[in-house]
Amino acid sequence: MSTQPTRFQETVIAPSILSANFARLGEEVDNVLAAGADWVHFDVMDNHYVPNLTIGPLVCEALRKHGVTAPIDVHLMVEPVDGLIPMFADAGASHISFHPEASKHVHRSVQLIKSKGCQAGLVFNPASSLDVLDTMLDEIDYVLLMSVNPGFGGQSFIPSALKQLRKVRAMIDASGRPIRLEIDGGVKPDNIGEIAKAGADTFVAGSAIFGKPDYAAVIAQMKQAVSAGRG
Ligand SMILES: O=C(CO)[C@@H](O)[C@H](O)COP(=O)(O)O
Ligand SMILES: [Co+2]
Repeated sequence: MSTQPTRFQETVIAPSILSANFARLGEEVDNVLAAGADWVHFDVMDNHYVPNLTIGPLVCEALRKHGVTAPIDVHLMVEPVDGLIPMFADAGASHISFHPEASKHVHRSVQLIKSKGCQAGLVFNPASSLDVLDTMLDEIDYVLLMSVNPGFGGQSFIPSALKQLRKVRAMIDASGRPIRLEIDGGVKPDNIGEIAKAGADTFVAGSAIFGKPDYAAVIAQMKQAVSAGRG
């Protein structure tokens, strides 16, 4: 067994609700969680940091009021970020991540997330430098690596993300801290094994899950492929 002590054994599948049917969102989230999903991935786009516009804290709050108790993983694709952090924390987010280039003061934004009792993550686009992790890895709870350019669901996985995963995996293992490594974009049953092998333990998938009629079957297939990939 080559398992490192700080690595999470528990695989997390986090369906991105961007690909869900918004006309019946509560039911979609109930169904995907009943089908074996672990977290709800909640993509927030502002038509400024990314060229698309999605959902805000009201929708997060509505899911909590609907009875969703699973972790809600808020992925902020907005600029600036600080104003929305307390709003999402108060709306029931458990995890909040942001793109470092969208914050003037990255350390302050991370502290703000933690001060609101949420897990804090930093997100990196496929072509982004990981340099900020030199100083920030000790401060955060997870790293979210994008394997597509942010803004839309249903894009194809960018293979260079595997190299980024291996780099960040090595940094996390060297840190000795229990930091989750999440991957987002183009994750499918047929590539998730390779992605797990490169070091991810937390997997966002939108179109691969919500695009299929049987959520439980896809999620089971993904978890099986992760176990095989991890070896
Ligand atoms: O953050 C994003 C896109 O910006 C993602 O969370 C996507 O929504 C994932 O969708 P798929 O690539 O799995 O369809
Ligand atoms: Co996302």
